[in-house]
Amino acid sequence: MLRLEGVWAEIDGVTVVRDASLDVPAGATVALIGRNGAGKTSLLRLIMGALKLRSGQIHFDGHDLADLPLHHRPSIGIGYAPENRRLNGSFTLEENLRFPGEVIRLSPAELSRRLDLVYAVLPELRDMRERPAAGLSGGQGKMVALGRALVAGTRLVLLDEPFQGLAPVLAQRYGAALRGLREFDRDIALLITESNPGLLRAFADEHYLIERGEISRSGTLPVAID
Ligand SMILES: Nc1ncnc2c1ncn2[C@@H]1O[C@H](COP(=O)(O)OP(=O)(O)OP(=O)(O)O)[C@@H](O)[C@H]1O
Repeated sequence: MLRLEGVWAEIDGVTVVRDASLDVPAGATVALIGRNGAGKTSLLRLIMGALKLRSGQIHFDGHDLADLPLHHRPSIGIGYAPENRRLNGSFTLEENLRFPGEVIRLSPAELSRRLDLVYAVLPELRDMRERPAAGLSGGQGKMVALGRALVAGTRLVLLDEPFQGLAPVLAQRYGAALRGLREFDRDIALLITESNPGLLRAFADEHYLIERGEISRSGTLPVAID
């Protein structure tokens, strides 16, 4: 469904992704593990179209992503929760969730169906839906960022170090929500980056390692990368 082939990218003349190839099949949970600075965020930004492809190919469901502007990703079913989630503090929690759906002009019925999925996976968000986003804690904000990615990402959701900075109990809850997603939708694929492989051990189907922008496939998750 998502396939990267021989992808290269640079930032300010420095190569940050080298000859990277990776496959994310429909419905799979794929982990991309690498230490800080390895190139995880750069790879996700390439998929999103926020970082320019120098060479190689990125295909998604028959679309050549190199030709598709950044703002078209949500309309083809790709959702993204960046590492530094940016919620609009003057909107309520639910308005933040609705935002990507409104941008791609979903019908009210479709948007409501997608919000139902988000609230089924993350019921704690329903209870807080009228709260201003500015008052949410960092951990709650991460949950909202996941929910927002699910509103757009009907086919593929990209999560950049989602566990980073979460207290252990919230990290467990976040992991449980990701596993719970499978009860409601088996077709959404997840590509999750992490520096701590232990956090994804319980539920990733496939694992890749990234080091200095180079990706290798790993049969099993390493115990640790440092
Ligand atoms: N805006 C930028 N300008 C210059 N170099 C950058 C920039 N952003 C990232 N880099 C460099 O690109 C490389 C890959 O960074 P990237 O953020 O993709 O790594 P990462 O694995 O996501 O790590 P982290 O978890 O620290 O974000 C690093 O060497 C980093 O220093």
